[in-house]
Amino acid sequence: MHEDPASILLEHLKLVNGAELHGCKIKYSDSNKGFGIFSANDVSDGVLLVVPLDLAITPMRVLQDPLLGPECRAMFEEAELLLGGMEDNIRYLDMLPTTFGNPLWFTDDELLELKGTTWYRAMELQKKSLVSLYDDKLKALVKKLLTLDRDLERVNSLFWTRALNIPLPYSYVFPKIQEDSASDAKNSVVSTNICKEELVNGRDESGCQVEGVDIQVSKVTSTPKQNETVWVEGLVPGIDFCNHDIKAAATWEVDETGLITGVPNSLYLLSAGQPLQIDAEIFISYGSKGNEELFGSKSFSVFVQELLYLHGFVLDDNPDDYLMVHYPVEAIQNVPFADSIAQLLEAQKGETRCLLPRSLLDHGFFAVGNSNTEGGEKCKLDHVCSYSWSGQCKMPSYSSRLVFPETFLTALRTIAMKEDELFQVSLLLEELVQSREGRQPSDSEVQAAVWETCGDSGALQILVDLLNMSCSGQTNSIARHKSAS
Ligand SMILES: C[S@@+](CC[C@H](N)C(=O)[O-])C[C@H]1O[C@@H](n2cnc3c(N)ncnc32)[C@H](O)[C@@H]1O
Repeated sequence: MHEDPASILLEHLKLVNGAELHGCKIKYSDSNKGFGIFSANDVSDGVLLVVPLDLAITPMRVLQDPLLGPECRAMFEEAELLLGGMEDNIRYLDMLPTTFGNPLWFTDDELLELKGTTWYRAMELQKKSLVSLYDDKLKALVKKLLTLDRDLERVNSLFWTRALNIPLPYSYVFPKIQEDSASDAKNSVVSTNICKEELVNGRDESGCQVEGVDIQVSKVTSTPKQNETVWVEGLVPGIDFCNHDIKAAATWEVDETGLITGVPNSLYLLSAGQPLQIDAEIFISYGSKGNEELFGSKSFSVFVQELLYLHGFVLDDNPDDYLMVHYPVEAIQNVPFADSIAQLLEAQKGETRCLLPRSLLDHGFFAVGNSNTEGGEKCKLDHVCSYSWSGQCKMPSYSSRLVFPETFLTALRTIAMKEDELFQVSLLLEELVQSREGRQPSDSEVQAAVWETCGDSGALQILVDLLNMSCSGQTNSIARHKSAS
């Protein structure tokens, strides 16, 4: 393409846009990471790179573009997100990767390995969503701008692998002079609100969808005030060449006044404190992200962004890795007495999946010592709620140390039930109902009857099978493949 892409980019950033490289350079890192930012010389104030915010490609910037603005504004009014490329930035966009490691770019063989997993479904949804976004909203505009095959996928991947969520000063987003023209955009273009939710259904009750599958521009219900910060997602050329590491040596910040960098309204890369070795790569942190795709849900109360799905790479020994252990709901239809099992599951509010920090499983099924992790605490609390049906059955000593949440074990116990156990549980429950004139058992009473009848052995056996599948499973093999390539 170009003889020396890094120096052409630098020239572009410096000459055309006024970026300042103080103590760093952009250089090819390796075939995995592509380009990266490297330390070039000592800087006393720790400021390594300064990029004027005007250079950032944000929704606001697209709206202000004379060529694209009017058409894009119409789309924003319909609350759709768009990444546009302004004339000035065409050169910069040309320098960016043309292929990615995220699932949109998996080969057919890699995809085949994923078939049947939630990953596969996520990917299908994402592709479908991109196609309908294109057909419904972008076709006309894209024809003007994008000419190459797979450009839309590239634009999508470029944005989501490189965008920063930037805390911009209100005065910068809505400068006085443009107050009027910005006011109508103000309520529709402020932050892109993305969350990922249950994939099994594709959409949860709140209407959220998987990241990259459905990108929503959240309407701001209250207008931001003069002294408030407005979070805007955007590409910041230069800073977006920083690769990720959990031990990041640098962070980035906004300098509104110019007191730190000499450039008002700029974004700068700041050394995190320790001296940087000359020629060492300078990493930032993309946040606490696990390797694999995860689906947060209300019940897990977490929304985790993962590296492979979003950024197309994985880290060895990633301390932020979570593991989703999931008994596929479809498989319940194949267990004997599926209808009764399904009824019992509902009656106990059993969960057929759970999300655990991977490190929690370092010592097998049991937490070590007084685990302070969220998962450990949660499972302890859950177990305290368990009790014996007859008062004669003692909770096994391991119960409080199991790392799995009780709602999940409840589901597995139920799924593992055999015919005689089902019969025994229904006898216990019938007795209970009769003894109190027809009042139906509560969920914890059903749980107790199931636990007392079946114990944990069936549930633990299913767990072993699920974990074996998960560890030797399809997503992992893809992750390993990506890590090795
Ligand atoms: C913000 S860009 C960083 C610049 C990029 N390396 C380039 O050549 O343009 C993010 C992308 O860099 C790559 N990347 C970042 N950190 C990485 C890491 N620790 N290991 C492998 N690839 C990484 C991934 O492809 C990711 O999607």
